[in-house]
Amino acid sequence: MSSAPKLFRVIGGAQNYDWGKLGSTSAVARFAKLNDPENVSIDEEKPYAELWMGTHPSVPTVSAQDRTPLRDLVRAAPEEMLGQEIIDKFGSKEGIPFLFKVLSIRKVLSIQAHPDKTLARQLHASDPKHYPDDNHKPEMAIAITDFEAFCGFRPLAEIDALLQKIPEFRELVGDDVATEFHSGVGSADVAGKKRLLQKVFSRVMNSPESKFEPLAASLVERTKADPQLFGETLADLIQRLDAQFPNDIGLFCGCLLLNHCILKSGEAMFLEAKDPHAYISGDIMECMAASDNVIRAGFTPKFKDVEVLVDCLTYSFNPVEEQKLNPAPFPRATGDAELKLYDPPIDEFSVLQTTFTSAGSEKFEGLDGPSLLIVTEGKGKVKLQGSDGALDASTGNVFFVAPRAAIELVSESKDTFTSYRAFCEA
Ligand SMILES: NNC(=O)[C@@H](O)[C@H](O)[C@H](O)COP(=O)(O)O
Ligand SMILES: [Zn+2]
Repeated sequence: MSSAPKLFRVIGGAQNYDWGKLGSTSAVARFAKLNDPENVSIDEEKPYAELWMGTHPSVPTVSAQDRTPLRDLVRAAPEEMLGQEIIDKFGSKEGIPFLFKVLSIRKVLSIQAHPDKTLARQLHASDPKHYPDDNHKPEMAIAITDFEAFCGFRPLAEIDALLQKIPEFRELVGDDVATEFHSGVGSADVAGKKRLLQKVFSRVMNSPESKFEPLAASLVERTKADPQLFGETLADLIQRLDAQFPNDIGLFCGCLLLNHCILKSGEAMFLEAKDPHAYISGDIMECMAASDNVIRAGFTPKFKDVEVLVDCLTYSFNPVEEQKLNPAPFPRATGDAELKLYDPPIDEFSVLQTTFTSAGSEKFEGLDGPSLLIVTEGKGKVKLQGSDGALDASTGNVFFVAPRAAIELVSESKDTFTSYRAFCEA
C-alpha cells in the first residue's frame, strides 16, 4: 500500500547571491512569489539569484501542503519516492540524485569549476566549510532567455593570437611562457599542449594584484583606444565586466582564455566536472548532480581556491559550438505539445521541456525515477492519468512526480504554456 502521494506541489528555496537580478526583474523572485504567494514578498532592492528544487540540505524544498521537507518525505518512503533501482544505483534512501535550479543573472558569476567525485571527497574532508558535500557537480544550463557564459578554454590558436597582439596579456603571462606556448601550439601532442595551457593559466591565476590590476586597467583602456584589436564583441565584453568587477583577474582568465558562449532561448550547454566556466547574463534552467561544490578563482567576493582550481582543471580546449548540447525528441508521450529532451552523458539527470502554443494536452508514460517539474510560462493543469483531481499548474508552480506515475499536462493558455521536468532513471 503506497503511503506517499505520487504527484504533489512543492516549494523551492531561493538564494540571494549578489549577482542575481533585482526584485521582480528576477524570474527567481517571480516564480517564488507565484508559487508561494502567502509567504513570499519580493524586496525590489534585493538580488534573487537561484531557485533550488531538490533535496540538497543547504536549501530545503518543502511540500506545499504542510511544508514538510521533501528530503523527509523521501526518507519516509524511499521506494515509492525514488524507486529501488535509483536507491541501488546512487546508494541514498533520502536524496534525489539531481538538483534543479532556476538562475536569473544580472552580474557575471565567479570563474569556477566543479570537482569530480574523487576531488569532491578530498575537498569535503579537508574543507567542509567551503565544500559542503562529497559529490561531483557536472551541470547543464538551458537558456530560458538569451544567455551568455564563459564555457571551457578557447582553441589554443585563439589564445596564441591574443598573446601575440595584446601587450598586457603577454606581460602578465611572461615572454618566456608566451614564446613556449607559441612554439607548441601547432604540435600534435595534445597532452603537451594541455601542459602549456596550464602554464599560461597558472601564470595568470598566480599573478599578484599589484601586477594584474594595473595591467587590467591598461587592457580596458586599450579596448577603448583600439577595439578592432579585440573585435567588437570582446572589447564590449571586457568593458562590461570591468564595470562589474573593476580590474579583476577575470578580465584575463575569463575574457581572454575562455570561450564566450551565447545561447539563444532553448539552446543548452553541458559542463563536465573540472571544466572552467562562468555564467554572464540571462535566465536559465540549470540541472546538476546533487552538490554545491564550487571552486572559484575570479569575478567574485567569495572564497577563491586558486591553487585547487589551477591544479584540477582538465585543460581541454574546444570551439564554442562543441560546448553546446543539442536536444533530442522524447518518444514516451502523446499529445499536442512540442517536447525537447536535454540528455547529457551522465547518470544523474535529464531535463524535458514541454511547450504548448495553444490549449491542448500531453500524456506522459511513467518515468523510472523521481522527477521535479516547474512551469515557467502560461497556465494549465497537471494530473495523474486516470484520476479526477487536477492540480493548477501555472507559472512558478513546482511539482514532485513519483517514479512510474503517468501524468498528463493540460494547457489552458491560448498561447504559450511551458514547463521543464528534471528526472533521473536508473
Ligand atoms: N555554473 N553555475 C553553478 O555552478 C551554480 O549552480 C552555482 O550555484 C553558482 O555558480 C554559484 O556561483 P557563485 O559561487 O555565487 O559565483
Ligand atoms: Zn558552475
